[in-house]
Amino acid sequence: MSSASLLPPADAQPPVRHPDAPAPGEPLGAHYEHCFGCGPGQPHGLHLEARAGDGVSLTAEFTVQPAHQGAPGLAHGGVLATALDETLGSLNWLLRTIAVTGRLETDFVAPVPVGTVLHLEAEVTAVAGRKIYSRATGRIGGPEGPVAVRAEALFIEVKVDHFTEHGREQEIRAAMSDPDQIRRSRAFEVNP
Ligand SMILES: CCCCCCCCCC(=O)SCCNC(=O)CCNC(=O)[C@H](O)C(C)(C)COP(=O)(O)OP(=O)(O)OC[C@H]1O[C@@H](n2cnc3c(N)ncnc32)[C@H](O)[C@@H]1OP(=O)(O)O
Repeated sequence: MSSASLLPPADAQPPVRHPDAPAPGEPLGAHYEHCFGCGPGQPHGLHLEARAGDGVSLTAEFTVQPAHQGAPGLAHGGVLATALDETLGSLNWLLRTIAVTGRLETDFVAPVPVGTVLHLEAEVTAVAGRKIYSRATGRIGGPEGPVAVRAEALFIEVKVDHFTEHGREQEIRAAMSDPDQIRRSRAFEVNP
């Protein structure tokens, strides 16, 4: 059961897919080279690969590597929460809203062995002012397999200053000087 702060208020609106959002089926790619969730430049990262779905939804896959263990041979719960957080965070690109995780509630339903592909799906359920409500599931044994993890989240819209004020200067400068305009924008999930 989710906590009260994850229940959209009565005046919440359905999410609106941005007209420039990637078409259903299109890969989202990494939003930042060094992101632990999706960046190709993180040797022990999750290398999560997401694809746009219909509406404000997406699917993603992540293969549990030996570096992601908690108990012997099993994925660490925090790593699974990261996979959910990354998948849910990627939804904001479909809204073209810059937002960060405020709250993430996770149910660990079944253990996830090393070598397993976690099939994730996520959707935004409602938006109320700066608050974005979303949920995700992760299945094993195939996209229709049993649910292993589940999450509900509240993302809060922020200004790009959130990153420039709080982030470390050297990484911010490097991300902002990326010659790829889309990647430069997506490092902070900013509308290009
Ligand atoms: C962007 C590129 C990334 C793309 C993909 C990445 C995927 C991964 C995503 C992440 O992991 S993001 C990193 C983890 N998250 C953070 O580091 C966020 C740290 N927290 C903050 O910076 C601030 O707490 C936050 C911006 C979330 C909120 O601070 P604010 O000062 O902007 O908002 P405020 O505290 O006024 O709250 C605004 C509303 O949200 C509500 N709220 C804020 N935090 C909440 C919370 N934790 N739980 C429930 N409600 C919350 C708050 O009650 C309030 O509700 P009302 O408008 O109804 O009064």
